[in-house]
Amino acid sequence: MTERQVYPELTLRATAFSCGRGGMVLADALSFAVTGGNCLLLRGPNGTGKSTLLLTLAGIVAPMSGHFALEGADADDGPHLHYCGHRNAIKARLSVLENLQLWATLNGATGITPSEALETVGLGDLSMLDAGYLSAGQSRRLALARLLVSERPLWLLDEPTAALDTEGHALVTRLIDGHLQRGGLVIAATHDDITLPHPNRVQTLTLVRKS
Ligand SMILES: Nc1ncnc2c1ncn2[C@@H]1O[C@H](COP(=O)(O)OP(=O)(O)OP(=O)(O)O)[C@@H](O)[C@H]1O
Repeated sequence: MTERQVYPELTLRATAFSCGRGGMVLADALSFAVTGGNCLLLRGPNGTGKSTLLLTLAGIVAPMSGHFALEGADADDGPHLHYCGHRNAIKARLSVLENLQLWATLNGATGITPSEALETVGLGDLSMLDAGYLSAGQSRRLALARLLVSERPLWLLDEPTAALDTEGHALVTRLIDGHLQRGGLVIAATHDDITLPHPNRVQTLTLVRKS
């Protein structure tokens, strides 16, 4: 199915950009550009800074030098990104549906409905369950459903396939591909193979261990 473009023309551009933790440079002098409809996969061994790079692009960690910007974005449109980290940010005492309703309220109910999002990620039958009872893979699916209830053009995904089964991997591929078809941008750190239907829309940035 071809989706319609819903986002304006955007480019995430990083120039001579370095990031790190605790005063230690992890990724140095990076320059890259990701335009709408395209995906950047971050690869590299454990501890090379993939999560740190995502946290920096999310505005949670300050860059060490250089700069990056989402060109074409209108500040009046509000936040432009979703950050989906290692932790699923789930409220255990709320139901699965209430978790998504909460996020739709906080981030804006601009996407599909929480019920539709749960169906999409395969959790439709569990919507009334306390989210604390979800399995690891089900929790990951709930975290991914958050991407769908609020439209934001830039998705920053840290190990989106973590804990997911084979069908879950296919789900991540579908979600990313659908987002790209709508003109969105995706930057994803992964140790898994994420094979998108349009390889020409995928760039890879491999981080290396500093000696
Ligand atoms: N707050 C911190 N202070 C100091 N060092 C930190 C801090 N947070 C992370 N680090 C270190 O930064 C390095 C990079 O961590 P990061 O999580 O970005 O790597 P990664 O490439 O995502 O790894 P993985 O593949 O294991 O997920 C690691 O050596 C880690 O110990």
